[in-house]
Amino acid sequence: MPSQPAISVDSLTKRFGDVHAVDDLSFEVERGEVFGFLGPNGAGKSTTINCLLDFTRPTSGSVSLFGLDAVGDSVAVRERTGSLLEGYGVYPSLTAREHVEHAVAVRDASDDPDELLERVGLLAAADRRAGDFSKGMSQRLAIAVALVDAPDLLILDEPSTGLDPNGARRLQTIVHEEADRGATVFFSSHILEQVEAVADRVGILLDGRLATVGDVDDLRRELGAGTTLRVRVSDVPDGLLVDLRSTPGVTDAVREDGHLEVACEDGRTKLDVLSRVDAAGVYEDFGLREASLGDVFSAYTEAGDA
Ligand SMILES: Nc1ncnc2c1ncn2[C@@H]1O[C@H](COP(=O)(O)OP(=O)(O)OP(=O)(O)O)[C@@H](O)[C@H]1O
Repeated sequence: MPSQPAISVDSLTKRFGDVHAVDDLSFEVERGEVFGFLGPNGAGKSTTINCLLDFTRPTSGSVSLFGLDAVGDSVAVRERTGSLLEGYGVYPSLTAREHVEHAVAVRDASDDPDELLERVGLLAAADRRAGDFSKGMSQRLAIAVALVDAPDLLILDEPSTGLDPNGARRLQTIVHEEADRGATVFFSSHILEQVEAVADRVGILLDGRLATVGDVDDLRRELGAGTTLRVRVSDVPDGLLVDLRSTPGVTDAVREDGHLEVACEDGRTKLDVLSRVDAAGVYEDFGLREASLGDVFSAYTEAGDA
């Protein structure tokens, strides 16, 4: 029998009142895969993750992990999953080591707390009260706790929040190490560069829907330098083109039929553009196109048109 995917999301919808936080979302993550879940603020990443871990119940649709139902089998799911959620709160009076010791005891695991603290670069602060930690130190501690008991699946919501460059590098190493031992890693971010550095595949979430999902190398090529973003929009509100043209990394933005053609210097800029179009409430779809000499020409000649 083929093994079940690590994560299977099937027509997941979650509404909060009038807000469609997640809208008919479907995708799968294979075992052993590192999957980057990318999207701007408010796209629905945390809501999806909360549904994976049964902290939020779907309005409709379903989620299963290793073939286990996220709602009905949530205890079994959590036993196999290490997670780092947004807004992880520390116990102010406990030391870093005590946090990890507690997690090891709760999971009935045999990890050496100091080894985990060493991996996240927090060993020197092992005996300090977590209440005195900086944001980045708390984040490192949360990562150490997520690693307890070598989980089959790591779910990390914006794990690089607050990390300095050294911490971000350590995180990348940890993700590689976890994948090497066979774990599945699912992590969200709103920063393309952080995702593409470690992910095998990436899904881009916009407005609760997957705008695209695919191999990170393909996406990197598509989003790489020299391509033009073609965004289908329902309307072009006043000021949007001006806003896009003043976005750092955008070399030109023009309107063409029901589309915006936006020339961008790099992948980060493209994500920024999608996010701005989305924020204007007119995003429908996007595609990418190699820039031709003609594009370059029209970019220069049409730059004054709105
Ligand atoms: N408990 C809630 N009650 C009402 N609305 C909510 C709730 N949780 C999320 N939302 C809304 O759902 C949408 C998606 O939010 P979500 O936190 O999932 O996005 P996100 O992609 O994780 O964003 P960020 O990168 O800012 O964390 C937003 O419009 C948010 O305001």
